Amino acid sequence: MSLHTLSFLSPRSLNFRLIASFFSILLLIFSIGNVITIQLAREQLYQQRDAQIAAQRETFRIEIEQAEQHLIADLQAQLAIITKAVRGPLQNHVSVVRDVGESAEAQIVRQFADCLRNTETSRIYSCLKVHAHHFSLDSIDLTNHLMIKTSIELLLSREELVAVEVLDWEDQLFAGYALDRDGILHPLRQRFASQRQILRRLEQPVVEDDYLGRVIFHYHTETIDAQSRRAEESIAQFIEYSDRSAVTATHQITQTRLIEGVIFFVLSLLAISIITLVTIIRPLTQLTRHAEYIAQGDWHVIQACDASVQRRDELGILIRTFNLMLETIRTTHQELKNANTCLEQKVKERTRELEEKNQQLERLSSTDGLTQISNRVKLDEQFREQLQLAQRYDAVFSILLCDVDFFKRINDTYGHQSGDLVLIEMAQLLQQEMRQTDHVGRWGGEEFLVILPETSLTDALALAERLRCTIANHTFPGGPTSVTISAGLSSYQIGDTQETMVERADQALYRAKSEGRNRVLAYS
Ligand SMILES: Nc1nc2c(ncn2[C@@H]2O[C@H](COP(=O)(O)OP(=O)(O)OP(=O)(O)O)[C@@H](O)[C@H]2O)c(=O)[nH]1
Repeated sequence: MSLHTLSFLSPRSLNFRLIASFFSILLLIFSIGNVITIQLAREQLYQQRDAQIAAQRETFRIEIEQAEQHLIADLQAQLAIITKAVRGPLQNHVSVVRDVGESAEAQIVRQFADCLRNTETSRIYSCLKVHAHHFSLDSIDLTNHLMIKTSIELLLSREELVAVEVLDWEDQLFAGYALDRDGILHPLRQRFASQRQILRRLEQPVVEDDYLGRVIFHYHTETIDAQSRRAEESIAQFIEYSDRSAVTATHQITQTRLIEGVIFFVLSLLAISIITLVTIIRPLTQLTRHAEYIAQGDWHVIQACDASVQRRDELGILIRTFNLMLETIRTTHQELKNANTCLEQKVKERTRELEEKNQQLERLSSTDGLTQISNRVKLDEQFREQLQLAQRYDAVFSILLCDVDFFKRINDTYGHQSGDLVLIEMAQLLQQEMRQTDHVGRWGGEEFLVILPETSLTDALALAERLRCTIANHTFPGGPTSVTISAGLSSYQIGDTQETMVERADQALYRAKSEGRNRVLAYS
């Protein structure tokens, strides 16, 4: 994993902050969306519940209304039967009272009415039979009275019905029955006036050419009320159940929304990460890497960043500016490179010239101007080196100090220029005769010094002798035909310095001069 990838994870990185911002916005959107969705779902649930409750209430109301209507219709039908049944007896009763008055017959009727109030039908029947001859009450009337009781008994089987009153034309109780709390039928002795409950009344006039009386039903609606209460309880239970269901449904919706939200959130995060990676992080990473290359001076290995010319955002501007900067750097660098190359060439040229001058200077400083061999300065240096080698390795070396004989005479005879030519020719001869490893130089005036490394005094003597002969036999052009030299030799001895060695060679040279010149002598 590269440092760039790791820096992406750093909380201080721009990428991290961008993703964190997206994350927060997503979380906020998700939370608000979740709350709104759950609230909407909850409201929808409660609306559905209210609609169901209203529908249920309407259903119950219709059912109760229908039950009440059915009860009333039923009671009215029964009332019609009773009314029809009591028509005959009431007619008779009216006739008796009107015709007979409150006489013995009236008492008989009253007695009959009393009998009628009794539940024992046989007694009624026997009472009627006993008093039948007193008034025109035949078996049909008897049947009618029996019908009244039987009908009432039958009708009272209806649980809502509490009492039945048959009133005569004077609103006096003609016959009546009531049910006690145990459902047992009792004849009424007087007009029905129960306080135990609020009762409803249903009455029907009895008419046969004339008003004979009326039949009154006293009934209650407890069954219907109970049905209504049950309906209310049922609705209350439904509300409780629906409330619980709504809570459960809300929880389920919350869970579902939470799971959906998490999935949505993860997918969004993934999408945002990919988009951010492609559109922001990759270009930024490339920019960063390129900037690092530029900082390290390796900008020439990189190309321009992605061709994001189409991007209109800040990053696009940054990339284009970066590419422009890169191009400017390249151009500037190329110009610098060209200038540098030019400069390098100039420096090289100047250096070469300088080196040549230095070499020339060195050559001049170490070369004798006339003879073009080493001068005294160079000879001193070579002498020092040779002395160090001899001291270090205990090596042997010798020096040869030679001087042109009667050189003043040559100058005087042939001129100074001819003398110079003799010196030049002499230097060439010395170089020719000596080995490559020997160091030949002009010591001063017409004196030459030759350093002979790895050469003993004996070998140096032989070498000097051969040189002397060569010079003596050499023909110098434009001047004296014969020139000789005298030479003095010395070899290194332990503790020697340049001065001591030259001193000894000089003494030998002096001796050679003294002994007649054109000779070579070693210091002894
Ligand atoms: N042409 C010329 N003459 C030089 C040069 N250097 C020294 N001389 C002359 O060389 C002469 C040396 O003379 P002396 O020192 O007397 O030695 P000599 O004449 O060679 O006598 P001996 O050495 O004793 O044989 C002097 O006249 C110097 O002027 C030089 O570079 N060129």
